[in-house]
Amino acid sequence: MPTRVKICGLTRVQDALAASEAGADAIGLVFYPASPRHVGIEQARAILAVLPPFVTTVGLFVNAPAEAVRAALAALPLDLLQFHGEEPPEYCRAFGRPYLKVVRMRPGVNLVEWAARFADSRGLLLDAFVEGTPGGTGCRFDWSLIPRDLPMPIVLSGGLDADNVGEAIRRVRPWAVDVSSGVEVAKGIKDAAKIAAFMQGVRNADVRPAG
Ligand SMILES: O=C(O)c1ccccc1N[C@@H]1O[C@H](COP(=O)(O)O)[C@@H](O)[C@H]1O
Repeated sequence: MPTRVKICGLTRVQDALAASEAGADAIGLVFYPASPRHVGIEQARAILAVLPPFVTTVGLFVNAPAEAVRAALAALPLDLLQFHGEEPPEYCRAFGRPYLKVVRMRPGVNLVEWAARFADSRGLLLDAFVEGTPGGTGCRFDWSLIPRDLPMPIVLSGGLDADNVGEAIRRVRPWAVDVSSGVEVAKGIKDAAKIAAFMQGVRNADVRPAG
């Protein structure tokens, strides 16, 4: 199976075009007001409007009031929700949409328990735990914390870039990889060449998997 790719934290129409032209499977929009990559509804609408068919659109929220999630869903064609905070399962499933639950990885995290607790999620997105910052940090975590036999798709995230994504795929064998900082020239400003290099790194790993 080819490794799916999500490019997250887009704030500009041209970056959505660069991601889709490079072959990204999904793009993510950050609806977390404290993020430098935060987008409002109108900005999000403009970005989503240029996407071709079959690119999954993901809305990222961090401990958001339910009303804010509902407002985004009512206004925008979002395919999938990404909950990047401490949202409990009942909250995540209350919107009646497919969702990914984020686990911020550090020693002691039990992913088997997370998978059981969020059994109706479409997968677990694994990001690095950084005190005081919920995500988009550009930090990696120790991939050996991920067990091999989890019962749901894993989206690997946290400090990925064109140079390390091949090793990440060969070691973890995730369903998908997710990148934000690693394809940027500044926070929220993506770079078409970095996106293309990241996609190439994924494709190279897919054709030369570890033995
Ligand atoms: O991008 C942000 O600013 C952000 C804010 C709050 C929660 C998550 C955020 N980003 C997501 O974090 C992961 C890892 O990002 P990175 O590649 O390490 O920069 C990814 O899903 C981002 O979209």
